[in-house]
Amino acid sequence: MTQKETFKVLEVKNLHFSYGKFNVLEDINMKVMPGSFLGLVGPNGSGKSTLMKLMLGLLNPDRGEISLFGEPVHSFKQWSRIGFVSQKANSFNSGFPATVFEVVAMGLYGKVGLFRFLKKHHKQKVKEAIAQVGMEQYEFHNIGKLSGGQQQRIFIARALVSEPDLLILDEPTVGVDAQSVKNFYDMLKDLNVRKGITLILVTHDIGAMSDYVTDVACLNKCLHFHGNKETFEEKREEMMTAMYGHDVSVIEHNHDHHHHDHEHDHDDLDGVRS
Ligand SMILES: Nc1ncnc2c1ncn2[C@@H]1O[C@H](COP(=O)(O)OP(=O)(O)OP(=O)(O)O)[C@@H](O)[C@H]1O
Repeated sequence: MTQKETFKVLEVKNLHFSYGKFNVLEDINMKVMPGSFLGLVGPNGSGKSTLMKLMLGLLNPDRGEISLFGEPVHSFKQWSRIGFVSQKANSFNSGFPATVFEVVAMGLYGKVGLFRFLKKHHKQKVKEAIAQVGMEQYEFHNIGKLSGGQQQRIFIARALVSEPDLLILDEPTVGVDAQSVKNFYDMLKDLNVRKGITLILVTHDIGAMSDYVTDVACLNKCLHFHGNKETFEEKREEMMTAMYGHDVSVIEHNHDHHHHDHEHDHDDLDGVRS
């Protein structure tokens, strides 16, 4: 590990991005330090997913630089250090024929190939990852029979099995009920504090996440705010007005997700970059 790597997990400098002529991100500057828990918030269409794709090297910036663990993203190769859970993760339908254990083991494919050839210590890693998200008793349950919140935990476990240093979560609580959301955030906080995993949580649900994060970035094409949670709390009203307009109650966004609930596509099996 180099000096640089211990310094910043992610750095974004003067980043600009557009889809054709449509400007989506303007002059974004961001730093994510090891052990931090960043909430990246912004309204629908503010560019959150686009920024995430840029961070993961899935899109190329028009201008600017992105580095992961001190390495420019275009030459970065240690993808097992990064776990990614997308918003479509909780979309297995009830007939999907895989157990919790099998789904989590998929997180090791990049390392070991087919899970039926998993060695004992790999099986142990799968079990540990399942335990980390508090789902031990569901190991041999069918994934499709679990609730949205439980499925989402399993996807986190799948991302954790390769022991990432950075975990990026895109709207992980879409379609999850309020109590489960709280439990879910408690679990994330625990991973952050006890395991030292750096977290980036992308959400438009600013209300629930702000109790848990250490840092906040508010995005709406440009970054309206990027700093620690305490400073964010002081400027909260101002930020909300700048990003969402005067009449919008932030709480309302919590319950605005139902249109996502019925997606049943399974393409997210490829969602973790290996
Ligand atoms: N492939 C694409 N081609 C053209 N425009 C796109 C494409 N993907 C997204 N956009 C547009 O770019 C803008 C930013 O989209 P993006 O998905 O990054 O926002 P977001 O903050 O993640 O939104 P949401 O919270 O709704 O997921 C939106 O106006 C969107 O319509």
